Amino acid sequence: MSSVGHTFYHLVSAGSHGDESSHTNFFCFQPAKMTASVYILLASVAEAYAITVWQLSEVPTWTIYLGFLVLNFVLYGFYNVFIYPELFSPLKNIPGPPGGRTIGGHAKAKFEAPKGVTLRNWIESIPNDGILRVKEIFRADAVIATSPEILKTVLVDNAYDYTKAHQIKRILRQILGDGLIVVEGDVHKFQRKKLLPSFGVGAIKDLYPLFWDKSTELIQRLSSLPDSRNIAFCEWCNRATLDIIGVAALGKDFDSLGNAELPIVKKYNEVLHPDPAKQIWFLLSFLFPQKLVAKIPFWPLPAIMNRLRIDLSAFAKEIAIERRTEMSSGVSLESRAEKMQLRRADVLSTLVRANELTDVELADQILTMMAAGHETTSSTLSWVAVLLSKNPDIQARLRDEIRANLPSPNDGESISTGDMDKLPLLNAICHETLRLYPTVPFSARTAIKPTPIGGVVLPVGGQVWLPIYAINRSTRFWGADAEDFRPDRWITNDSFNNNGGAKSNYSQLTFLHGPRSCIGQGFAKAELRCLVAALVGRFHLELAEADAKYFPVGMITVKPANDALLNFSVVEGW
Ligand code: HEM
Repeated sequence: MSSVGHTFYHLVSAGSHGDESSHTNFFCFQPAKMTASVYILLASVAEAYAITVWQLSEVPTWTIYLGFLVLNFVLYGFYNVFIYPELFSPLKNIPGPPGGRTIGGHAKAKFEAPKGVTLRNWIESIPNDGILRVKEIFRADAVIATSPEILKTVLVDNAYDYTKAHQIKRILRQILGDGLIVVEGDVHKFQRKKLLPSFGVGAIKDLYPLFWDKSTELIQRLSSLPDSRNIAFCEWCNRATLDIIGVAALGKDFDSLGNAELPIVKKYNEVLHPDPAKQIWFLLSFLFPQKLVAKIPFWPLPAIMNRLRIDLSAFAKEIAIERRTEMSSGVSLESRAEKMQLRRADVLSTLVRANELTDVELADQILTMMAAGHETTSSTLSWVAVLLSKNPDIQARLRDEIRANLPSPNDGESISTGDMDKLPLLNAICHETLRLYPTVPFSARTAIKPTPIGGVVLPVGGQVWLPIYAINRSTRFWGADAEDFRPDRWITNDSFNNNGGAKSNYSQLTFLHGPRSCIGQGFAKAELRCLVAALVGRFHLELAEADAKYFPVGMITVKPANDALLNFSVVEGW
């Protein structure tokens, strides 16, 4: 498809793949709900006309019309919120948690911190056959997927019968642009196909020298700090992972490890740092259109967030245009590639070379890769450090394993995927952390057509909640010690077992599954094991504050509160 054709397609399908809903969330004005609104308008005109023709009232016609309009909207809202869910919803016989009788339904459970505790209690305590009925805001239709079979139908078998929840996309778009995470349907299939080769096993293998270089730089910079106590580790994790994604995805070394004052680092910090004001902004943006939130008087945050969005988009567009110009400047790509090994393989260059995306579309992919590709792994790295600080015995065992098998970063030798595969405890610790602290603890899908699920048909607009954190910690899949940090569950006969002892893949939802699963999961795991190996090989880590201060915070992605304040001390001998 040509760029123009693709863009046109994108526009058209953005409408047709929109998040239509019929019964759901009456008060949220989306295109398909216009149908109901048009009926209401027509009915109001007809009723007003009848009254006027039959001369039943002397009030002016427009007043009668307005009166009927308001009345019909109120009746329709009342029907949707109070009558339909109890009497007509196809989900009415599915078991579900008590409550949900107010206009907020059960939606509060999605916003609690840490996300998933209530969902986990429901999943474990209410007998069900793979789905639980919950009520969304305005008591709209929703279910929680609770069994591997149902998760498979939603994430794999019928993946394209759903879109992501439109409220979440509205917020994600602010940070990620219209990249792979946000697009739907055929546009998604097209973009994913273009991006997949850059995330294959071979491509990741080639990135190990980069991962190790940046891991080495991280520990060197931490070693040279004048005071190695009370380090805000989250910030260091962000800088290391931003540098890695910069080179791997954009062929650009931001060198944020060397320069904390870099504008791009500051902008991402501002956008992604979880604080109470931002959580309120998130909640309001979830419930109301962005334009409305932007108009809240005496509150500068929406304007600041908008400014950051514009700046990040401009930055991404500049990179896209610069790369396209550079690659079409007449210099042979092959000779250029020979000179710049990594740039040849970076995601952006691959996309530019394919020549199927416009500059705006390229900029959207850049925004997506940069944000999705650094914040997520960064958060997991900080959780690994916190968990190992709380478990010094496991930390010491890991240090022994690393030192026995990997060259010291001082030696300047690089490492390979084969070196890392030999370290069962390292892999086990990374997987156990990803299980216990999934960076994205919750996601949801909206049905775009009537879709069978667990013996019922979910109507258009019905939501499926994907309780990532809750499933990852469910005793049903992980046994009585599901909530414990026990890396050894991932080791059998001294080898990494790849499943943590769980019977199904769907017991671990950290990257989700199917065609909309995380495209960067191989990348993230490889990067993580390099960073953890260098860090724990070199330092002894301990919490700088009381244990209770390290809890998950954040709205869409979560990280340790308190910026994961840690103390580092060099352990000599490696
Ligand atoms: C520990 C690290 C990571 C975690 C926990 C994570 C988690 C996830 C999850 C849960 C999704 C699905 C979201 C949904 O459907 O609601 C996702 C999608 C995605 N992730 Fe990741 N991610 C990580 C790292 C990365 C990295 C390193 C990259 C890029 C280099 C990346 C790029 C993406 C993209 C592009 C998608 C959208 C895929 C699609 O819809 O086809 N992620 N990620």
